[in-house]
Amino acid sequence: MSLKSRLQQSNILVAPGVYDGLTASLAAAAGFETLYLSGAAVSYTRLGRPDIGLTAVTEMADTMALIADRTELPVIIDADTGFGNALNAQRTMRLYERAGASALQVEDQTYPKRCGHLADKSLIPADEMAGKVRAMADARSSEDTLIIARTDAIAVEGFQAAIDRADAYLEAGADVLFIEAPQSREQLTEIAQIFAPRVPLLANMVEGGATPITGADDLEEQGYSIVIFPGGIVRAIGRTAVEYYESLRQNGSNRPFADKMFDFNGLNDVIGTADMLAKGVAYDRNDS
Ligand SMILES: C[C@](O)(C(=O)O)[C@H](CC(=O)O)C(=O)O
Repeated sequence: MSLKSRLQQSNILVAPGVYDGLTASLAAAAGFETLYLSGAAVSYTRLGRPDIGLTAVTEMADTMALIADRTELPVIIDADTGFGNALNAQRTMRLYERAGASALQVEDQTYPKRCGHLADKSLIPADEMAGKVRAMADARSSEDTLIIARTDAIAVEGFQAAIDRADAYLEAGADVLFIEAPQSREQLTEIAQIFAPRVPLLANMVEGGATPITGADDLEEQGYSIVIFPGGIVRAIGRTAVEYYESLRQNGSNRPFADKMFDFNGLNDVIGTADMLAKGVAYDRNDS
């Protein structure tokens, strides 16, 4: 089912963060319907760097293509600022669409951007961002490719400015609104009261970020249509990696960590090695 059709349903869509073929396939196997290709997660993992606009559009598009090769699930992809002005955003739309994205999330920060939960963000004028949304809509090859307009205004210009900006982006043709980093439950609720009757709304749950962690059921009741958990997988894997390397360095052996990790067969099971090898053999014999 396309993401656009899925958003017609009233139950909330929970989209976990992924950043490569492995995380995409594991999230798909866990039963999620849609994935969120997080710019933060790509920066954390491929670059080993913070989410401050260092990642290139081509690195994101390559990652999108790898994920589309590994799973058929719809993917919402982080387009950051569109990687420049309206013309850059159009190119981003074309590259991401060709790589297999179902929805692009674009935000109104200046370039280079920073994670919505970091301090000292700055914004482009609302009109310029509205133009960027229109430019992306003009560049898409399919109306099924959704534009998720994000405003980072709460921390910069205040709550009311964020509402006004979101209104302008909706007017410009956004399919989904994402008001980044509400600072309280009251703000989360007010956003839903204002926008949920008119447009699908996305909520972002960042462990330790500016927004109180709220579960999917609760957000659904408030009227949200999508909730993303973008960088959580890197925080989970990152912590395990720290413990694994520490244990290996201290012990000079992988045995002490063995019960906290897959062994050779365990990992092959989750990535489907046996099935894939069997398919290859069948093709070799030409009896598939
Ligand atoms: C949604 C987000 O843009 C992302 O890159 O995934 C980040 C999330 C994060 O940094 O954990 C954000 O700016 O909220």
